[in-house]
Amino acid sequence: MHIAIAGNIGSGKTTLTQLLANHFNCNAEFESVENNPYLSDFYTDMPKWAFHLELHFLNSRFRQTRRIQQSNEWVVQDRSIDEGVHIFAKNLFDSKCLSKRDYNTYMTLYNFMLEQINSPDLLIYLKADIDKLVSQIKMRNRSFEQEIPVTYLENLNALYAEWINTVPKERLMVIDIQSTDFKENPNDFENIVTKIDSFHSQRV
Ligand SMILES: Nc1ncnc2c1ncn2[C@@H]1O[C@H](COP(=O)(O)OP(=O)(O)OP(=O)(O)O)[C@@H](O)[C@H]1O
Repeated sequence: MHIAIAGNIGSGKTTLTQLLANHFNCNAEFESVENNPYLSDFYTDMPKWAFHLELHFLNSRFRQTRRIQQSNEWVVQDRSIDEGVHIFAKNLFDSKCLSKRDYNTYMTLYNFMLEQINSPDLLIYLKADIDKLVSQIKMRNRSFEQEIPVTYLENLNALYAEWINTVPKERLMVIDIQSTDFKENPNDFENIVTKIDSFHSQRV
C-alpha cells in the first residue's frame, strides 16, 4: 500500500511519515533537503532557480513514486509528486517566477510521467493555518527557510485548499493539525492508525 503524506512547509509530514513507518514496520521515502543542489539558492532568488528546482523535484519524486509502486509493499512517502506540480510549480507560475514556456515544458514532462504512475492508495493531508506553520518552521530552524515570506505560505495554503478538493474522498484523510498532536499525544496518533487500518481492511 502506498500512503502519501501531504501538506504545506512545516506541517509535520516528516514526523508523521517516520512515526507511521515505525508503527507499520514499513519503508519511509523522504526527500533529502541537505543534498538538494538548488533549494538554498532558490530561496535567495526564486525567478532564477525555480525551473531548475522544480525539474529536480519532479525527477526525484517520479523515480521515488515508480520505486514505491513497483515494490508492492507498504511505503509511507513524505509528500506526493502532485504537490510539487499543483501547488509549488503552479504558485511559481502564478507569481511569474516561472515563465509560460518553462511551465509548459515542465507540464508536458509531468503529463508524460503521469502515464507511468498511479495515485497513492491513500493521501493523508495535514491541514494547518499560517501561524502554526510559521511557528513550526521557526522551531526546526533550517537556515534557508527562516526568511520565507508569509505570503508565500499563504499562496501555497490557498492552492492546497483547491487541490485537496480534487482528490477523491475515498482515498483521502484530512488531519487538522491545529487540534491534533500526533507527535506528543499517543491517542491522536492511535486515531490515525485506526483510520488507516480501517481504510486498509476495506480495500482487501
Ligand atoms: N516542488 C517544490 N518546489 C519548491 N520548494 C519545494 C518543493 N518541494 C519541497 N520544497 C521545499 O523543500 C523543503 C523541504 O520540503 P519537505 O518535503 O522535506 O517538507 P517540509 O516542508 O520540510 O515539511 P514538514 O515540516 O511537513 O516535514 C521545504 O523548504 C519545501 O518548501
